[in-house]
Amino acid sequence: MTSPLVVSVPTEGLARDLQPLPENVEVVVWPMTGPAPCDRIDIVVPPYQNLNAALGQLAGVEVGLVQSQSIGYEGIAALLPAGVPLANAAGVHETSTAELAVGLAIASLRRLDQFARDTATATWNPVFGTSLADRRVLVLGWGGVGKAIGARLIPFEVDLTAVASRARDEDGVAVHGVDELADLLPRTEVLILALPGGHSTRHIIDAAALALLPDGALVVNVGRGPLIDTDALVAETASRRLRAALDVTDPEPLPADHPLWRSPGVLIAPHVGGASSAMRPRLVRVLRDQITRAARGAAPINIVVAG
Ligand SMILES: O=CC(=O)O
Repeated sequence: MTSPLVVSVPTEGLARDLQPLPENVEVVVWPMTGPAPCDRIDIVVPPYQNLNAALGQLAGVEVGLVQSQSIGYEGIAALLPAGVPLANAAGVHETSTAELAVGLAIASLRRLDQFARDTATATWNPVFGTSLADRRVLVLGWGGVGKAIGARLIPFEVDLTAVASRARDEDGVAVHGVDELADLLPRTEVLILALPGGHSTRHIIDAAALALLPDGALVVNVGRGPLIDTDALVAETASRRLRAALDVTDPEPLPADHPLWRSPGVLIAPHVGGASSAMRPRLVRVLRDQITRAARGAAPINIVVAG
């Protein structure tokens, strides 16, 4: 009998949820807070949080594939041992992140954040809100998360514009190229950012881009904090010209004394787009697929660093 395919997962719960597995697959629990339980692991699933620190534990272990639980992977290639490929969690977080993006937009437009504060003080304070219906919404980033946001926005009767790195026709959607952004921002009432992080997207929304948005526009960010020049966003929200609803900030965690916390019209979630009950079943589906492929010698999916 050939040696088993060894898969490490960070928690007992995940190991349980993966059952039943194909024959000759062995799952070991390794939270990656200490040394590996064996010398060779075919698929390593690191913990969802503190991935960067966990990757340090891979030194000296023979690893076939690291299967991250996140979609984003900026900066991770440099932390992987040479030759080890990385798969991201495409297919796991899009649903949950898109749901939060739409939720943040509605919460801000309909002043749900204000109502939460009023609830805490038993204050009856009607506000005539702005509907999501009829807004001109621009989704910047037309990958898995951006497309999931777009699909959820359609039933809200918005005027939707999709923008990605290059113009294209995708599934009947006319996607604009990012080079058209400056022309599109002046008509955008809700800007939703769903781009990956990294050098090429850093400060894609800088002071000049924010200045192109019309008065009262809302900026929603579920991508990465550094997509926006934070100082510029603080200036635009402090003056009450723009509003913002953010699941990601720069820096993270946002320090308690950061002016963004106190800017009017700013709603902040602590980077929880993917952190919901939707994650586990989708993660299990992707892991089972990855394991089944490895067990029959097929190429892995979702490879983002070739190794
Ligand atoms: O931020 C979350 C992710 O990258 O999955």
